[in-house]
Order: sequence, then structure tokens, then C-alpha cells
Amino acid sequence: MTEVLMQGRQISKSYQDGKNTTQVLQDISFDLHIGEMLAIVGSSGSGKSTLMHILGLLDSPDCGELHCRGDNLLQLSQAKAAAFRNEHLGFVYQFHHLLNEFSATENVAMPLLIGGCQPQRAKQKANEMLERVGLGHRLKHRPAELSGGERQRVAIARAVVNEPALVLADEPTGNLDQTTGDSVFGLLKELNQSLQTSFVIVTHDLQLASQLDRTVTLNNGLLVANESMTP
Ligand SMILES: Nc1ncnc2c1ncn2[C@@H]1O[C@H](COP(=O)(O)OP(=O)(O)OP(=O)(O)O)[C@@H](O)[C@H]1O
Repeated sequence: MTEVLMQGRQISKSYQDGKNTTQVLQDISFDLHIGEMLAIVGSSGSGKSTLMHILGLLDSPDCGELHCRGDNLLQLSQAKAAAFRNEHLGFVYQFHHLLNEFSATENVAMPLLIGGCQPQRAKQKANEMLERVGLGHRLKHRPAELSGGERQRVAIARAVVNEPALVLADEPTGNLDQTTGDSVFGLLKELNQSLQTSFVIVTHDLQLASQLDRTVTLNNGLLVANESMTP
């Protein structure tokens, strides 16, 4: 097994609603390896998105530790957490979250520009990544001028253009028909192979999950199964 990229230890999260406490995650511990594709499955409300928000440093747990590349991520200042997110993490959501007034190229160039890349270079890299995801013929199209599958490919190109160590994908094929979803999923696997990027993918599709390296199941905030799908 390859080196560990991210390590979570005893992560718990609850929400307070008046006098009621809802325990959403309880003592979640995991190791994610470099280049690994990990599926998170579980019924609706089991805590999958909450865990993804914590892994993406978009939300804080009540307690626990999250380590990556020598940093204890939960102790970073907001500014350092934002810098870590932009440099090391990519995000793909069920709905593309692209900026509607910008072209495919401009959307994909955005994380590069935020990271300080020179505009011409950012445009060139964005176009190269769009070619790589099969959209070399759609560079100037805005999201409204693209199909659902194409929009998701742009979102994936945007997520990986910075060559992050880890991409967090929350139901990346949930809004697509089976054939388009399979093709988008194939793209994620291809990028995993070629870039050695790790992926954590939340999905309700168990058949899709079974094609990843490992599946963890959340049940009422508890991690109840941790299976290796590779021999
Ligand atoms: N901001 C919040 N305040 C209060 N409760 C919340 C909040 N966010 C999530 N929850 C609750 O936490 C639980 C887990 O939610 P979460 O979105 O993580 O589940 P999920 O497994 O991703 O569900 P789904 O598959 O339906 O997207 C749910 O019971 C939800 O109502």
C-alpha cells in the first residue's frame, strides 16, 4: 500500500437545535492513501456530506484530528486553510457550481488565477485540461451552452487543473443519466490513473462504488464498514 495522504482520527460532529443535539458523526477514523479512490456510501442523512465538508476544511468537527502532509489541518488559521484548499484540494459537486457568465476556459482557469498564476499561462493550462477531458471543442462555451455531462467535465477539469493531491466529489454523477454518469465516472478514474490524484467520492450508486479501491459505509454517523475492493 502506498503512503498515507490524509489521516482522520476520532472525528465527531453534532448539531444543536434548541435543547436537542443531533450527533451526525461519531469517532470517525480513517487513512487515505496517495492515489487511492475511496467511496463513501450510506443512506440519506447518514453524514456523508458533513464528513466531506470537514475533509474539505469547509466545516469544523467538534473534536478529532485531520492530518495531511505534516499539517494538522483543523488547527490552521482561516487564511491558511483557504490556501491549503486552493493548493491541495479539488471539489466536484452534484450540481456543477460553474460561474454562468464565464466560458469553460475562464471557469477552469479560476483556481489557477486565485493561486497567482499569470493569466496567459492560466488560460493555456485551462485549455490543455479541457482538451484532456474531451472538451477541446467547447472552450468558449458558457455553462448554459453545454450539456449536463459537458458541464460536469468542465467542473472536473476545474477541480484537477491545479493538480491537487485530493479531489472531493459529492455525488458527481448524481445529476446525470446512467450513460453520461458512467462516462464522467470513467473520466475520474482516468485522471486518477494519470495524475495519481486521490479521490474521495460520495455516491448512492453501489455498482459505481464497487469499482473504486475501497468503500466506507456511514450509518447514522458511524463508520460501519471499511472494505478493500482490490485484491
Ligand atoms: N447545518 C445543519 N444544522 C443542523 N443539522 C444538520 C446540518 N447539516 C446537516 N444536518 C443534519 O445532519 C445529518 C447528516 O446530514 P448530511 O447532509 O451529512 O447527510 P448525507 O449522508 O450527506 O445525506 P444525503 O445522502 O441525503 O445527502 C442530517 O440528519 C441532517 O439533517
